[in-house]
Amino acid sequence: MDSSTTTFPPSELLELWFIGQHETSRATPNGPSQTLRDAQDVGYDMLTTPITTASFQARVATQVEEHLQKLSSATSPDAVPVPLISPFSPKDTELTPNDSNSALVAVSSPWIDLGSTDPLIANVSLQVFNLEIAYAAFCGIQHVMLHGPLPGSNTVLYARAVSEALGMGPYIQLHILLPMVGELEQESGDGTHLAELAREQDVSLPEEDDLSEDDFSSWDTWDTLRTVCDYDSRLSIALEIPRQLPNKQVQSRWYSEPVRSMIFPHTSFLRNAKGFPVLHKSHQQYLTQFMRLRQTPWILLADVDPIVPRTESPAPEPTPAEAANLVQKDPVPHLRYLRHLQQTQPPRAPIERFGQGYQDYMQSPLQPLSDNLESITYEVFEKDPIKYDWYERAVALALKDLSAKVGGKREIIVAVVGAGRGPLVSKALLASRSSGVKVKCWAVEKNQNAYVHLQRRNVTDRLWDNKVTIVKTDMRAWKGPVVDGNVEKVDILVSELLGSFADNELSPECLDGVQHVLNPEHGVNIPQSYSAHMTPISTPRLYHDLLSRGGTEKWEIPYVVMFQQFDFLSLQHDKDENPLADVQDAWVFSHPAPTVILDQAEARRGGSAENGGAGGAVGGDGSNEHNSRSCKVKFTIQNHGVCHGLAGYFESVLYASESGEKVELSTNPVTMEAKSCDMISWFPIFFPLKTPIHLPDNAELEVSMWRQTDDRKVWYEWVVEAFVRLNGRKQRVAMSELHSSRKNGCLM
Ligand SMILES: C[S@@+](CC[C@H](N)C(=O)[O-])C[C@H]1O[C@@H](n2cnc3c(N)ncnc32)[C@H](O)[C@@H]1O
Repeated sequence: MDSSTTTFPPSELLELWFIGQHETSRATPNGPSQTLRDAQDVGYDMLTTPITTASFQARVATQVEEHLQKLSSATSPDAVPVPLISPFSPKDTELTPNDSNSALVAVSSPWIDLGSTDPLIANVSLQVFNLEIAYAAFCGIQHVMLHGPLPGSNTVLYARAVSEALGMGPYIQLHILLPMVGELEQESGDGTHLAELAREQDVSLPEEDDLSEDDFSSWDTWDTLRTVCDYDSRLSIALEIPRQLPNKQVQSRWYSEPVRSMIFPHTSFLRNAKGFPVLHKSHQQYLTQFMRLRQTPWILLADVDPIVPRTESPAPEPTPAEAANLVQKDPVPHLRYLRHLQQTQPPRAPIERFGQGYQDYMQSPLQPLSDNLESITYEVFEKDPIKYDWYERAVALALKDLSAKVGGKREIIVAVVGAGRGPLVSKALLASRSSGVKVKCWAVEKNQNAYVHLQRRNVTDRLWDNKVTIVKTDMRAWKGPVVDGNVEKVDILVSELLGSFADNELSPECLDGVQHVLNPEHGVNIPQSYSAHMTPISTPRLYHDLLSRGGTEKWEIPYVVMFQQFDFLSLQHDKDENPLADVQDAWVFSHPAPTVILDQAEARRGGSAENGGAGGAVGGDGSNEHNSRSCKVKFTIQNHGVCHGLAGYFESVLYASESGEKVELSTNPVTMEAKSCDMISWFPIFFPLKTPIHLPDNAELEVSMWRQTDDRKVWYEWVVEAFVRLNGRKQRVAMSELHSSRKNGCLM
């Protein structure tokens, strides 16, 4: 069990939506602070404001035009110095240092072209941009929004400028304004755009191949930017939401990225029957998804309901007719609508409520074998609404099958090994009651603190009625149940030693060690089997999180994490053609293990086995080598993307009855709904990659993974390779290093 190594999940947080207003051509005649107050008066939380004025724009354009004229009459272009943009004068900017600036997003001039292929335009744009960033930082502005590179411009050049700006203002966060697909829907603003002044010979026409833009082109731009800026946490996205949302794959790709604000231009709204602005259902759902993130993006309403400045002198008393009209006319219907959406958000699923605060938070997996869990940790597990009921169903089925085999009169011996605080003991007793099959119950636990709890419960819990035998021991050292002075065999061995990747809490090693107590003829393990599964994912957020941590060990550890802001890279489709992750099988463990296998393992201990005395492949005698596993699995990557690691899941057959009924658990996103919907005990596991792998469209990804053991501990190793098919030949385009958690292995 693995969902939490800490204490209680934090209580449900109040959903806070920060909603602001953005105008592509905002004028702030009374200064941005006053416009902000006007906006706050009508219910906005924040506002965007330009850093410079229209007069500054005109000054720069004139300077460039004059320079171009000089060039045209010059004998040599080298003889004309580049135009230098002088520092701002008060008429160039309305921004001033102010306490309220924290509620402002300053907008860098949309009329510059940092990635221009004309060196003159790129140079002047960079001067303007640097002046703006420096001045915004001086004024105490923390957030600057910047239009993404123009189509056809040099994205790397643009990214270079952005990277420099991040170095200039250590407290400034840059939000790059990007469309989800294609081009921005909002207006580009008035006045001369510097791109218009680019010289023909320097404007490179896109090559034939570049014209085939796809739905991921805007995301590609972002990917270049953040790669050049080395995943800087101060670089994020201001994502414009178009009237028509792109396909689900594009939606989920943006969802996995650091979207700091979602911009809804007026074109993204529809009108309802009463003429009020509303968002389409698909937009509402997409917004809800984002507003469930741990760090919710801001919402910016663009070019809707202009902010009307408050007049200094009070307006004359309105006539009754005017007053009625005023009441009816809402000055901010778009904002009102979003507040309504905020108040009517659908309830969260159980796993979301349970995991609130833990989304995308990487934890080291539990090691219940080598560590003793706290009561509070057990208490969190015990809240699972599914797991325990499924165990009860499984035990009931097994009891019926066994009682048919051994005859109805005999009491069935049930042992819960690793009993914790005893919830599975209760479930076994309830299963006995519901199936009418009598049981004798043992609870085995090595945690001495939980042992006290079990003893007390035996006396106080009416269901237990002092009839459960509590044994404090490591299950591997247990001799078995003693009945009337004789050591008997167990009929049903119930355990829950599963980790996020099935076997990562050493269930196989523990269950092998206790198998000698199980009846060799008909003894049943619950669970009967468990398997590990995986799929490649893109998770810039977790990658960035690891990047910001010290040391290099961090890349060699699998983490338990409730994924939220991520994207599946390999997809299949369900019967309704909805995209679904392609999650593949790694390996499986079944219990009881064949006796010959355990006998051979025992014989290898101490290097004594004939023909096997050479020891284990990766150290030790090889006495646990039967529990090593390996796999090589292949995935197809439909849409290009970046692989940051592998998401791991598990499935388990608790019991498959003789009548064909199966009780199963699953965290695999493909099967969990059918097998154990709403189960919350386990979060998935994440195997990170130190170097993200860029994957082209239709790439083939191959994952090699090992479960290794040297008789003292167990660890995982993983390698990822990417291939493309060129002229029918498979060619490798990228490969990760061999990752290994050997230094952080699970102690046996
Ligand atoms: C994940 S907890 C499950 C507890 C409880 N059965 C439940 O489902 O809530 C696993 C329990 O197994 C115990 N455990 C792990 N390895 C053990 C071993 N080798 N012998 C005895 N107990 C063990 C741990 O101390 C822990 O209480």
